[in-house]
Amino acid sequence: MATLTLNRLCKRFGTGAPAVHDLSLTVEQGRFLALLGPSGCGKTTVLRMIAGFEQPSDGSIELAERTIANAAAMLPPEKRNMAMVFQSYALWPHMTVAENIGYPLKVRGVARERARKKVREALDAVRLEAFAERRPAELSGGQRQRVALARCLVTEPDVVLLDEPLANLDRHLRQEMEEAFREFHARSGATMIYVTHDQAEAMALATDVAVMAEGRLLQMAPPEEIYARPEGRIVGALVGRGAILSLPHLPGTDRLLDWPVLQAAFRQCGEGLPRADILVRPQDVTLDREGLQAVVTSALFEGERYALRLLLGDGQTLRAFSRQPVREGEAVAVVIRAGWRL
Ligand SMILES: Nc1ncnc2c1ncn2[C@@H]1O[C@H](COP(=O)(O)OP(=O)(O)OP(=O)(O)O)[C@@H](O)[C@H]1O
Repeated sequence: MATLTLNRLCKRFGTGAPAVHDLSLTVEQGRFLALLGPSGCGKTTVLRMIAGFEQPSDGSIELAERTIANAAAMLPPEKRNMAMVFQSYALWPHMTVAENIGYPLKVRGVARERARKKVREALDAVRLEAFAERRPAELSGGQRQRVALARCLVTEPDVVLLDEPLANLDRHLRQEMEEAFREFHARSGATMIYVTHDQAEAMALATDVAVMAEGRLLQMAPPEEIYARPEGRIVGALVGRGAILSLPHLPGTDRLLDWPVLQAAFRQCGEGLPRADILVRPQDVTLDREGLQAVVTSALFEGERYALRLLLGDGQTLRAFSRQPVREGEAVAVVIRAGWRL
């Protein structure tokens, strides 16, 4: 089993804060890991160290229980049996689709008939059989990305590294390509590591999500788990899709807070108690006369519902959904059915 392990990995480029700091994680063979985090948090640097384009300043990278990189030595990229897919596709413009896909096999000296068969299989896997003789300039962005994926597939890599591969595509194409990535993952059985700053993309694709900020790993868990139990304000803000309230921390309470507990916390707001960050998702906020007073600051009609932004009496904001029409500036009352202490 080609388990990939990052062991207390660090990367310093110069005198500033390290780009990656003391990062440890394990990816089992065949998993699909999304590295999620804001711009500049070190995601690409982690990917480039795994690929072999950067050397760790400290710590080590192990693949199948063999150290492939540490501060003293590293295996060159071409010896790692990994493949990297870039945002820019990196296709050869003068080669046809089939030639692009077959190129890594040519470099490796694979016999022509065998290479041809593998190229055909890869074309089939990404549904581009009809485009084999075209050149990259004659393809759409999504098709080019599929060529880049197929070129990966022919080399049967243990690990596929993807650096924001959908960043240049429009929303419609992104969805289509998410399908293609899932299929590609299922077919190839390769371990995939996918860098993105888009939480919806990370959740939709990955079997595990690792959230990074300022060079550190904050939390790693399957999408459902990280959505249900985010750890801390940064992860909550990145994966939460909700509002974060600051409320008095009532001792002894669970992390999942219901309305009576939240109501009690609101009542004690003025008492100078230590505060906690509480993630509140819009689907847990309902308009209810018994609730807190709020003013609608924006109401966006989304077709099946209105997405509301609300201003509470103490100046904090909440998000909510409503099936009933609600106008900007309207006074409402809301009950928060559930909150999660970050
Ligand atoms: N070759 C380099 N030399 C110096 N600093 C670098 C180098 N590469 C990256 N950095 C710095 O390391 C930090 C992390 O960069 P990195 O590209 O890994 O972030 P990222 O999370 O991938 O960001 P983005 O989503 O914007 O691509 C940044 O502060 C960046 O400026």
